Amino acid sequence: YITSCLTGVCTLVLFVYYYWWKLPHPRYPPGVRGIPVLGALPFLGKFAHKDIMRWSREKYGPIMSVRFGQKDSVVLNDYESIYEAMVKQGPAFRSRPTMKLITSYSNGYGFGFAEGHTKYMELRHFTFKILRGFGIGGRYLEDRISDLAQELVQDFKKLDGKATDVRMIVATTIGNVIASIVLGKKYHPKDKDFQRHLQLILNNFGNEETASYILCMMYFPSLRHIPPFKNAWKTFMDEHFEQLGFCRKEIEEHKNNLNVNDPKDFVDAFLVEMKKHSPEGSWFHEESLILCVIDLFFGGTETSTSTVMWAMVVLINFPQIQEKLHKEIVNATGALSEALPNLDHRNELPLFQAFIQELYRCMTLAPLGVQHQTTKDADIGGYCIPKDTVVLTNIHAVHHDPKIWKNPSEFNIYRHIDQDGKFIPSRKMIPFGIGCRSCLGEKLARSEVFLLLANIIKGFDILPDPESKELPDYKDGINGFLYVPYDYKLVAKPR
Ligand code: HEM
Repeated sequence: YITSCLTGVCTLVLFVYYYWWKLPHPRYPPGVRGIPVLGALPFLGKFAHKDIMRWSREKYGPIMSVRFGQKDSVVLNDYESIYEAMVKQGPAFRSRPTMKLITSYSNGYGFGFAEGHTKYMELRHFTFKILRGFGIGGRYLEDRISDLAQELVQDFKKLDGKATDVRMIVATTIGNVIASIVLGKKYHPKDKDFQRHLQLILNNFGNEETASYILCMMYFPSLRHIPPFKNAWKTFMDEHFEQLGFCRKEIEEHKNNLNVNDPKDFVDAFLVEMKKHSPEGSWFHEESLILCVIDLFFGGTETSTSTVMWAMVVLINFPQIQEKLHKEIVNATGALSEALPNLDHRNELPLFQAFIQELYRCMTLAPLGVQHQTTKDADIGGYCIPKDTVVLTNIHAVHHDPKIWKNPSEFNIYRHIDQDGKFIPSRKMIPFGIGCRSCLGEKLARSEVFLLLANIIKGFDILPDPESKELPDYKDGINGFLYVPYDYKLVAKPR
């Protein structure tokens, strides 16, 4: 009896050792393994990126491992290691892990969570080219954004100085920028289907409770069978299938009206491209297209909306900065309200450019980026990261690295201004990621944020809600998949 007990205990110990303590490779990066089943999760607070940054600085170095649940992951915590992995060794780091939560509605298609195989890279390359052809970062697109910025200014005027939560107003403008590029149309702000579509996009990650359930189920998909996760899972799926329906309807209309010699938007261009490929040999087929459309809306709406919402939180908290930015924009573009700021004014707006760069730095929107996965064994910094390892980029840590930024937690636009008053762009600012899977919408987002904010700051004094006892918090926000500000109201007083 004793012998069989001992054998049982030994087997159990060996089993635990094998699954728990054995490193994936003898040269695997050191780090936090936490406790069985949950891994390091119980040791992570609301801001996981800050905890990991602290561990990496105090003990493990920039390339460290963290076990999330039962999954071994590597987190890169400085610019050098991220550059080495994502740019220099890009092909080895270009895949994404498969997540049941996502594949249950996407079948693996779309941009953000697709594996990094050749068919996907071909689609990514095509999208970059098409989006540029339709003017991303160029004049044509700038005109569309400027028109929408003017509408936003009119919407702000209609508020008549009343304290309002403007998130949906900003999201409608930004959603319409995506709609004009992807679907070649602009929706009426009161269009019920469009409002519902936007609301669903903003719902997923903007609500703290939903965000925490979704994050848990990313690591523990089995939780979906247990309440309250079961309900959150069902809502998440129902809402995504509803989105699929919205996009399918738009694509049907495009199919009926397609002129192959004159593609007018992303969907048209994709439909034309589909004719050149077999559905089996490529990702150019209808199911893939629907998911691409959804991902462009998802990737492009909440991100830019939240950046503009963060900017206004900062303007309210720092009225002196707001005044300086207003003066600089008026000096560069002329006092008349009809004289619109445009992208060519950039060089004359060093403080405004510094403000935006500081915003991207302090309020890093995707603090841990989007998960990557290795496609083969890779070597960085003397460590081995085996094939199929999940790799995260701690963008927050790069943006708060004291070796690059003095007093990194302080919001200070002057750190980006040189002695001659000129703006200093920094390649160590990586809010959109870098390399093989960097943001497809970077140029679009940069143009949007610049033009919308320049128009707002030129036309309005952004003030706090007089009824609220506290100013909206610029040092704390909702941290789900994205880091976004808490809901707040503001007064937009016309200048
Ligand atoms: C301020 C706004 C934005 C920020 C901060 C942002 C940030 C990011 C980041 C950090 C990534 C992951 C990079 C990586 O994995 O290495 C990403 C990916 C992506 N973004 Fe953005 N983004 C923004 C706006 C946009 C816009 C406007 C669009 C759409 C037009 C967009 C579409 C995408 C797509 C499709 C991907 C996935 C690319 C891939 O996996 O190949 N994003 N973004």
